[in-house]
Order: sequence, then structure tokens, then C-alpha cells
Amino acid sequence: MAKLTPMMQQYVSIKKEYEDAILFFRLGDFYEMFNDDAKIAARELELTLTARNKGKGDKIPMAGVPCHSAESYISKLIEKGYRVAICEQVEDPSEASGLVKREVVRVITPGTVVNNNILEDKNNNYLSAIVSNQEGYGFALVDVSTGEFAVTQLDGKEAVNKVIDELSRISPAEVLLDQQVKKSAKIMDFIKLQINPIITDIKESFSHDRAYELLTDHFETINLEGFGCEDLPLAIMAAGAVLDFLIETQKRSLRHINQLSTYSTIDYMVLDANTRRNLELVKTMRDKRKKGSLLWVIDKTVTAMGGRRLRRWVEQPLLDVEEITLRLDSVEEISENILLKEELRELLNQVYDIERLMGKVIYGSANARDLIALKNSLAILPEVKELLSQFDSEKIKALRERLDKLEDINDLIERSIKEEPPTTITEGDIIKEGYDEELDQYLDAMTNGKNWIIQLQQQERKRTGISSLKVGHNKVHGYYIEVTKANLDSVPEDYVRKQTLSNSERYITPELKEKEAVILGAEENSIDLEYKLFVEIRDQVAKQTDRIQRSANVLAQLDALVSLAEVALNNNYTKPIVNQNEAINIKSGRHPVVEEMMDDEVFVPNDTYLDQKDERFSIITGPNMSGKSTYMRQVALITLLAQIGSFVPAKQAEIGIVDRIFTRVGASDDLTTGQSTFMVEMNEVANILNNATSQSLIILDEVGRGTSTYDGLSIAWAVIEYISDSEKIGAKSLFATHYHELTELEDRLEGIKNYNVAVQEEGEDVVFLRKIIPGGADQSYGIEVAKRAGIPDLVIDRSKEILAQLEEQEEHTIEITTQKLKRDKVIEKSEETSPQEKEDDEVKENPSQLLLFSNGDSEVLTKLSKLDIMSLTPLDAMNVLHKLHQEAKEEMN
Ligand SMILES: Nc1ncnc2c1ncn2[C@@H]1O[C@H](COP(=O)(O)OP(=O)(O)OP(=O)(O)O)[C@@H](O)[C@H]1O
Repeated sequence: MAKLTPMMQQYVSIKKEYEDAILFFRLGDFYEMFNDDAKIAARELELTLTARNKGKGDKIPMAGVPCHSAESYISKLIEKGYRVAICEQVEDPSEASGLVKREVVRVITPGTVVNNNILEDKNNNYLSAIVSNQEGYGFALVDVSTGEFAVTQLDGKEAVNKVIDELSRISPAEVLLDQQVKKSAKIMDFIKLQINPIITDIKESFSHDRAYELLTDHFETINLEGFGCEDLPLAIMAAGAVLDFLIETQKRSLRHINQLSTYSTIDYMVLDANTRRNLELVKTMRDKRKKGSLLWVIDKTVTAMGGRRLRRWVEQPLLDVEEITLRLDSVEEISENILLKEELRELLNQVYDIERLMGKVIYGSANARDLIALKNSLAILPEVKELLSQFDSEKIKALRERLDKLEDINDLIERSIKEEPPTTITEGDIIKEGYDEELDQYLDAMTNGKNWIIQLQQQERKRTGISSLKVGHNKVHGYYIEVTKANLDSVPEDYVRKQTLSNSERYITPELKEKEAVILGAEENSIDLEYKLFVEIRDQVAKQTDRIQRSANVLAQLDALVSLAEVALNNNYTKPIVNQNEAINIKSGRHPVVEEMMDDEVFVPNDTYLDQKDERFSIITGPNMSGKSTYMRQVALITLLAQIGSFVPAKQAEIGIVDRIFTRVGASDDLTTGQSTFMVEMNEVANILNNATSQSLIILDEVGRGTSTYDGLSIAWAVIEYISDSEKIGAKSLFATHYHELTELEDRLEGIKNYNVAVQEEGEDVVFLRKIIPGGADQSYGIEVAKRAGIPDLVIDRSKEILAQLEEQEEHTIEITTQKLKRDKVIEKSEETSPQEKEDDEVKENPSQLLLFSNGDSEVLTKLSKLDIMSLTPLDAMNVLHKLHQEAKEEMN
């Protein structure tokens, strides 16, 4: 192999350590990539692939980007899931080799990107770590750009599902996994198919002790009691793994990660991944956009921090009545004080993303403009504090108490940094006059020097009598005196010629050069000093991270509360009563999103009453498209809104806290997992049956639709029996179905009530009234809906014919069933009566049976007679009936 150049040797040895990252190798003003990295970069970033000498005439592929625009290229690679290692020059050329020393200063991964557009991006960028042992799971999450760091421990028999629920809530850009977690097929499937983040292994050697040490070192504490995780070994492991990864990749201060909060999923309403998706909490099912989701309707926040906070609230509804009431009371107070609300909003509108700005400050990547943005954001704090004193609700009072006005920091930036500084911090023009004496002296020297030069022009014009004489400046020659060719005779002797141009000559004088040295020296010194001063100021701000983050936190919560108040007013929501009673009682409830999307139509409100006693299970029948799904989701969304502390779209609502909301909605094929519609549906139902409690709210839409009618009906039947049984689950539930047969359950089981969506028939047409009324529907109107959808008349007419035939057949089936039931009765009787008596009885009861019985060799009837009806489940019964029905038809033909 050809001998490598020294620089290439350096590259190769650095690259060896960062094999899984694209290495951005600093060469002058460019970052260069070589070999495969170059090929990837050329492909993904549309760069030109060139070649570079690697030694002895051998060449390797190369691609490069200018340093000043590297950020956008790096972001693109990160977005595509690559890791990028930034390799910088860290020292001046060493005397011995003449080779610049370089090392990797940071590894950027999808979970650690910081410099995203802080003005627009409201989303979190999470990095998670999951560790596991026989006891359960540790789950940690961090957002490097905002400093949020939280951890939880998940155990018990549902630990795997809880991990999946958390993953679905957080949707991390990157996950760190230990080997044990990687053995869980369920978790790995979910991660790969539903989230698809970049996955990094946690080193096998990583231990609890190491994690503990890292965390206590980082937070400078002697133990972890203050963070609430001292006794949670798996949580400590996960949090430690995150920190270890950050230390290794970020290679710089992580001081803004100054809090570790240990949370418990039992403090929040459980929302599984399906329910989050089905209820379209933060994005829609179809196009994964925010528009059309619940968050879209209620997010009127004006700061990125408030936006993130509100999203977290939506994804983590509370269970504690007191805490919910505190939020509700403050939303109420804000909405009742419209002027104060407007003032607050206006102030908040001036606030930048302080959390992310602080991330940049700590990372040393904040420029002077960032500090100005921070200052402008902090400037409103005294006014906000003053405004808050006009509120009485407890939560707002507590927020006011925690709000630090940070006037010292505001004052520091105000005194030191110019209002409109440049984006670079290495070219001066950043620090205000009067902030630093030494700098002022340099600036004076520069100004004086420049004035002296202006005067020199006047003075020399007078002395030489050359009115066109000019004193100019360029980068190569510095200051010079320029005289046109016509005036060369008048040039004094002390001028030294420096440069000849076509029409003029340029001169210098010793005096001019002396002044120039002073000016340039002052300029250079001032730039160096400005940089030094700026970094000092930034460090001083960084030291106050805790205080600044605390105030940022208050502003985020305020913004979220003001947003809820705004929506309450604009959308005509009311304050719900939230309590521990077991009932949900909604008067004139509306679907928050469907109503928002409507243009001209009017949303028809509906009432809901569900408790844990006589009215715990509503079976809702009604035609397609009549509004069943909308109605059921609206109940779930109103409950959820109430539990995040929001007003709700209803005239009145009383919400008894629910511990979980489960939904099984719509029949969507999960093609990504290769599972059939029916399998997906049954998985979701299984999850509900295994995890729901009597405190849960369950929404089931068309269960059993994905299979044959009989299977489907039987499954639906059995599912209702199970859920409504207070010995088994007894949860508040809404169940929409097309199977009219299920309405029979109202009379058979406790706690079930039938409802249907009212329709009005107008001649051939059917009008959907969208009103939920008591009782079961007697028709499905499917054909009418098909007609509305534009199915040709010929097909519609033919379906009506087929429907008539099918109904006739169904009647026939019912007849056979009745006969069978009667025959069962006869068999029972036969033990007491003689065969002749028995036959006479049958004929008396139903003369038409003579026909069936007279040929005595019906196999179907024999089979029927042997059935032990009482030992059959409804599912078995329906299946057997279906089979016998088929056989009976064959027999009769
Ligand atoms: N209360 C209401 N007021 C006004 N419009 C409504 C109401 N409820 C539903 N709609 C409208 O009717 C449409 C259909 O409603 P939805 O999807 O809930 O019907 P569905 O009965 O569940 O239908 P399917 O049985 O086919 O699933 C909605 O998209 C909405 O535009």
C-alpha cells in the first residue's frame, strides 16, 4: 500500500475511532470528507465528488463544504439519520512536524442536534435511553437543546407496554438500548416500525455504579435523593447512560442540563400508542400533520416554550383532581380578565425560545444576536411579574412567586452588547462604548487616528497646493496619499513612492505609517478584546442558567394557560367540574376538531351520561356516516381536555377522573407490520381487555368488522359481556356497531343502554340528524349511504334486491333456529313422555314441523339435538349455527 501523507495518516487514525459517523475534517476554511464519507455526502448533499492525493500519487474520493455554511449541510445529514463527527484544528502547527493538530470536538447525532431553527421549531428533539433487567425497565429522556432531562422506572407485568406507551409519547429521534432491551421483540418492533429512530447500543460494561457516579458528578451532589431516583436502580442506569452518551459525543459543558426529574407514569392518564393515534392528539392519522389534531385546535401559544409545554400537557393528562382544578381555576381567571390576558399575550409575544437560547449559551455557540434576543426576552419579566400580581388564583400566584425578574442579567447584556451586532463574534462591533475602559481606549485611538487622517488630507492639500490629493486605504498597502499624474511636480520630497497606477501615483510618509500602525494596532487589539469580553459576558450569563431556566419555565406555563383561556373564549368552551365521582355527564358536548373544521354547517351537540353502575355501557347503532365515531371520540376528547385542565366544548360537563382511555377505532390495515386488519383489531381489543380497569373509559368502534359476520357478531357480543361485567372490568364504555342484534344485550346484561343516531326518512332520502337518542336503530341505511356516495342507480337497485333476498333467508334461519330450540324442549320432555305423546305435542305446537320430522333422517336436526347449548360460548354458538345453516340449506336443496 502506498505510503500515506502525514495529514492522511492523521485522518485515518481519527476516522478509525469514529467509524459510524461521517467525519467532517477541517482543512482551512473547508470541512472535507474522504472515501465512503465523501461518496455519501456527494449523494445526500448533491456535492461534487473530487479526488485528493493520499500519498505517492494515489488518490481518494473527496467532497467538501465551506465552514460558514456547514450547519445546513450537517442538519441535512442528521435529518437523514446519519451521525456527523466534527474534527477541528485545535492547536497551532507544532514546531516539529509542521502538521496542524486536529481532534473531534463534537459528534452530532439526530438526538443531539442543537442549532435547529430556534425561532420556528416548537418540537422537542428527544434522545432516550432504555435499560432493562428481570425487574423491569429504566426509561430516560433528554432534549439537549432545552435541557429537559427526565427519567422513570417501569415495572410490573405490563412493563413492556408501558415502555411502548412512553416511546409513543416521546417519539425520540435517537434511542440508546442495552442488550436486554434489544431482546424484546415487541419493543424492537415498535421502535423500528413506528418510530424508526437511530439506535445506539449502550456499552455492555456500563454499570449502575458508573451511572451513579456520572450523575452525582454532573449535578455535584453526594447522592440522588434530591432527584427522587436514589432507590430506582434502573432509572439511574438509564439516566446515566444518557449522560455518558452526551459527555462522549458533546465534549463540552452540559450545564444547562441542570435538573433531573423523576416522573411516575402512574401520575398521568395512561394513553396507549393506538389511543394517541386514534384520538389524533398531536397529529392526524392520515397525513401526520398537526392541522386537524386536538393540539392544533387548542394551541394558541405565542412562544415555542409554551407550545412544547402545552403539547406535553395534551400527551400527559393528569389524574390529580387538585392539580387539575388549579389549572382550571387559572384558565378561568385569565379568560375572565380579557385585558390582562391580552397584555400578557403581548408581552409573551416578545419572548424568544429562552430554553434553546440557553442551550446555545452553555454550548458556547450563542452569538451576540442570541444574547440580544435573550435580553429582549428577559426585559418583559418585571412587567409580567407586575401583571401577575393582579391575579388571585393559586397557581398564578405560585408562578409569580417563582418568576425571577433577572434584572441583573438583563442589565449586563444591556450595558455590554450593541443592539444590532453582527452574527460573527470575531470581527468586533459587538461591545458597547463605556463597558470596558481598555476597549474604549482602543476605540478612541482608532477614532482619533481616523480623524487625524481626515485632517491630514486637508493639511497636505494646503501644503502641496494639489486640490485633488487624496488619502486612501487598501488592504495591501494600508494608508497612502494619492496624487494624479498631472500634479506629480508638486509632490514634496518627504513622500515615498509606493505604487504606480495608470493615472496616479501612491505615496506614504513616515508620519502616516506611524499613525497607521497605531490605528491598525488598536483595531486588532479591540477585535481581540471584544471577543474576549463577549465570551466573558456569555459565561456570566451561563452561570445563571438555573435562574434563567426557572423563569423560562414560568413563562412556558403561563403561555400554555393563556392559550387555554384564549381557546375557551374563542371556541365557547365551559369550565368542567372534575371530581372523583364515577360519572361522566356532558350536556351538549361537541367534537373540538370536527366543529373547528366546519365551514357553513352547524355542529349538532349531544349529551352523554356514563357511570359505573346502571349506565356504564352505551351501545350506539346508526347508519354509516351518521356521526357515531365523532360522538364517541368527542366524549374521549372532552374527558381528556378536562384532565389537562382545559375548558371543554360543551354547555356543561362533569368529569369523574378516568385512569386510562382506550380506543379501538376504524379498521385500518397495518401494512407495515404485515398484519391483517382483523389481527390488528384483535390485538387492540386484547390490549383493552387485559388492561382496562373499572375507572377507564373505553371507546370501541365496529369491533368484529374485519371478519365474517357471524364471527364478528359473536366476538363483539362476548367483548361487551366481558367489559360490562363489573366483576371483570365494568368500565365506562361506548360501543358503536352495525350489528343490530347487539341491541338485545340491553335486556340481558346489567349496565347496558342502547342509543342510536336519529335519522329522518324523507321519501326515498334519509336525512342524518346527528342526534344521539335512546333506543336501538332498526335499519342500517347502508344502501342509502352508498347512493349518496355516487354508486350508480343500477348497482343500488340490485343491492336492494339482494338485501330483500338475504332478509328472507335470515328469516328462514331464524325459523330453523326456533324449530331447533323447540326440538330441544321436546327432547327434554321426552324423558317424561312416550314417543307418540312427544310427536303429538310437536305437531300441535307447529304443524309445519311434520314435514321436517316425517323424513326423520335430517342430519342437521340430529346434530342440533345433540348440542349442549348451555356449555357453548356465544362465539361457539354463532359459529355452529352458521355451519348448520349452511348444511340445512344443502339438505333442503
Ligand atoms: N354532531 C355532528 N354535527 C354535525 N356534523 C357531524 C356530527 N357528527 C358527525 N358529523 C359529520 O358527519 C361525518 C361522519 O361522521 P362519523 O364518521 O362520526 O360517522 P359514523 O357514523 O361513525 O360513520 P361510519 O359508521 O361509516 O364509521 C363527520 O365527518 C362530520 O362531518
